[in-house]
Amino acid sequence: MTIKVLIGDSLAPGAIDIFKARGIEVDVKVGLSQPELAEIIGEYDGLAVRSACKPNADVIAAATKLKVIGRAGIGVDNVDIPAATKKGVVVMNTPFGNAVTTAEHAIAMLFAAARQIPAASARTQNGEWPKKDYVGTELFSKTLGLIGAGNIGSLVAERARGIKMKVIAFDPFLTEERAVELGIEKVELDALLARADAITLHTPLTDQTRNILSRENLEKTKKGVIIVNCARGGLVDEEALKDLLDNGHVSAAALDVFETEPAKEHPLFGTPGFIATPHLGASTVEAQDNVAFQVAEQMADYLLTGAVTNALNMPSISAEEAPRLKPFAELAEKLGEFAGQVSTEGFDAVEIDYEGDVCELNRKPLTSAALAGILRASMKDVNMVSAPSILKDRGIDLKETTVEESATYESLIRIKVRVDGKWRTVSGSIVNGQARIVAVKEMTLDAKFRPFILFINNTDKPGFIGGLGSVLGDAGINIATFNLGREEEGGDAIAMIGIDQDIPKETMDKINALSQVRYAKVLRF
Ligand SMILES: NC(=O)c1ccc[n+]([C@@H]2O[C@H](COP(=O)([O-])OP(=O)(O)OC[C@H]3O[C@@H](n4cnc5c(N)ncnc54)[C@H](O)[C@@H]3O)[C@@H](O)[C@H]2O)c1
Ligand SMILES: O=C(O)[C@H](O)COP(=O)(O)O
Repeated sequence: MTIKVLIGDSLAPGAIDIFKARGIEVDVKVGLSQPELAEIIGEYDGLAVRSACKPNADVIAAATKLKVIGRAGIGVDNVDIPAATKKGVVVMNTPFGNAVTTAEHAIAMLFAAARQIPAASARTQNGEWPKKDYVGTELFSKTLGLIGAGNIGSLVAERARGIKMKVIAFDPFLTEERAVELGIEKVELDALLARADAITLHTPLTDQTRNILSRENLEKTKKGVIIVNCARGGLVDEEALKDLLDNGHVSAAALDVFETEPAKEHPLFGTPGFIATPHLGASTVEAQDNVAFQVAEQMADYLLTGAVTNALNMPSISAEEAPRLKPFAELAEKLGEFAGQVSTEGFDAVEIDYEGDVCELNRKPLTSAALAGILRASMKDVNMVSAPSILKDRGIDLKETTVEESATYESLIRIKVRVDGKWRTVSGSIVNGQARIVAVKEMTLDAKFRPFILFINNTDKPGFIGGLGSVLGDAGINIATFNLGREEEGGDAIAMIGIDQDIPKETMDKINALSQVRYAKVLRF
C-alpha cells in the first residue's frame, strides 16, 4: 500500500529525498489555507510542517488516514495537539536541530540592540554619517536575565558567559545543580526584572508564560534595559513595549516573533531603538537541513516501522525496540479488546500486570495498546495515541504492576477491568510466536485469537458440549477451535469456541437458553 506524505511548509529539499529513498510518496504544497488543507489532507498518512502551516481541529477532523504530523522545528503551537491526540495522530518535533542557530540569533539581536546596528547601517548607507547618534552599551560585565533556561536558554547562557556577561535565569524547572553546571544564577522573576541589564526570552508560549513581560513586569525592569524575544510572540506585551521604548525606560528591543504573524504592519515598526526580524531564529542552512532531515527520518521511521521519536503525545519507541515490542503490543491490544468486549456495561478501573521477560521492555506503548483495545469496544476511532488521554478524560483509574518472574510463561500480560466493583480478568502470552489467551478469570486454557470467538462462561455440568454442538450444527456454524477451562469439577467454567462466522441472534438466544450457560457472547478480533 502506498504511503503518502504532504510537506505543507518550506522545508529543506533534502526531506523530499529522504521520504522518497524510503519508498514514501511526497507532495509539496506550501501556503495552503486551513480549508484548502482540510480538503486534501484525507489523502495523506503524514504531514510535515514548520510554523506557517497550521493543522487545526478542522484539518485534523478531515484527516482520515493521517498517522503523524512532523514539525521541522521546536514550537508546536501551530498544531492542535489535543485534536491530533483524540484522532490518534502522533505529533513529533525536532527539539534540538535549530537550537544553536536560534541561540545565535538571540545573541545577534542582543548585540544589534546594544549597538543599534540596523538603524546605524541604514542611515550610513543613506549618506549620513550619524556617529554621535549611536553611542551604544557595552555588554561586558552586564547582567543578562534569561526567562527560560532550557535548550536554547542554556546555549544563550554559554555564549553570553563567553562575552563575560553575568547570567541570571528565571525558570521554575531549572534545578540548582543545572544552574551551577551552566555557571548561572537561578532567581525569581521579580529579582530578574530588578537586576537584568538585558532580558532574553526562551520559553514556549503557554498559559503560564503568556504576557510574562506584561506592562506591569516591564515597568519593574531597570531603566535602560534591552529586551530580546526570539521565542514566541505573546510573551511580551507589545503595546507596553512600544510605550516604554517611547519614554526611554527600555533602551532597545529586538523581536523575532510577534503575537500576530506575519507582522506586516505593527505599531512598533519605526520606533527608535526597535529591531525586527521576520521569525528568522531558525533560519540558517545548517538548522534547516538538521530539522528537515530529522523530521523526515522520524516520520518515515514511524510510518514504516512504528518507531516513535520526539513525540509530544505518545511514548518513545526506538527503532531497535519497535520489532521486539510489536508482538507484545498486538497481544496487549487483543487482550484489551477481549476485556473491553466483556465489559460493555461500563468500567471504572483498569489494571495491567506484566510478568516475566516483558517487564524488561518499554511498557508504556504496551499499556497504550491495551487501553486502545479496551476502549475499542465502546468507541470506533481509538488507537495507542488517543487511548491514554481518553481513559484519563473519562476518569478511569489505571494501575500497572510488574512481576519479574512468571510462573509458567516467559512473559505474561494480564488485563483486569472493574465492572460494578468486580474484576473481569484475561491473561495472554506469546506461544510459538503467536498471541494466545492463556487464562480467563483464574481458569487456564490455551486459545488462539480468531476473527470470531464465541466466549461462554458456564457451569461445568454434563451435556453442555453436546447441547452447544447441536445448536451450532443446526445453525450451520462451523467450529474451528474449541478450548475449555474450569475452576474445579462441577464449578465455574469457560469455553472459547473459534468459529468461522458470526452467530445470528436467534442462535445466540438458543445458546443462552442452555441450562449450563451463564454468559455467552461472540467476540470479534
Ligand atoms: N524564533 C525562532 O525561530 C525559534 C526557533 C526555535 C525555538 N523557538 C522557540 O523557543 C522556545 C524555547 O525553545 P527551547 O528549545 O529552549 O525549549 P525548551 O523546552 O528546551 O526550554 C523551554 C524552557 O522554558 C521553561 N519554562 C516553561 N515554563 C516557564 C515559565 N512559566 N517561566 C519560565 N520558564 C519556563 C522550561 O522549564 C524550559 O526550561 C520555544 O517556544 C520555541 O518555539 C523559536
Ligand atoms: O519553534 C521553532 O522551531 C521556530 O519557531 C522556527 O519556526 P520556523 O520553522 O517557522 O522557522
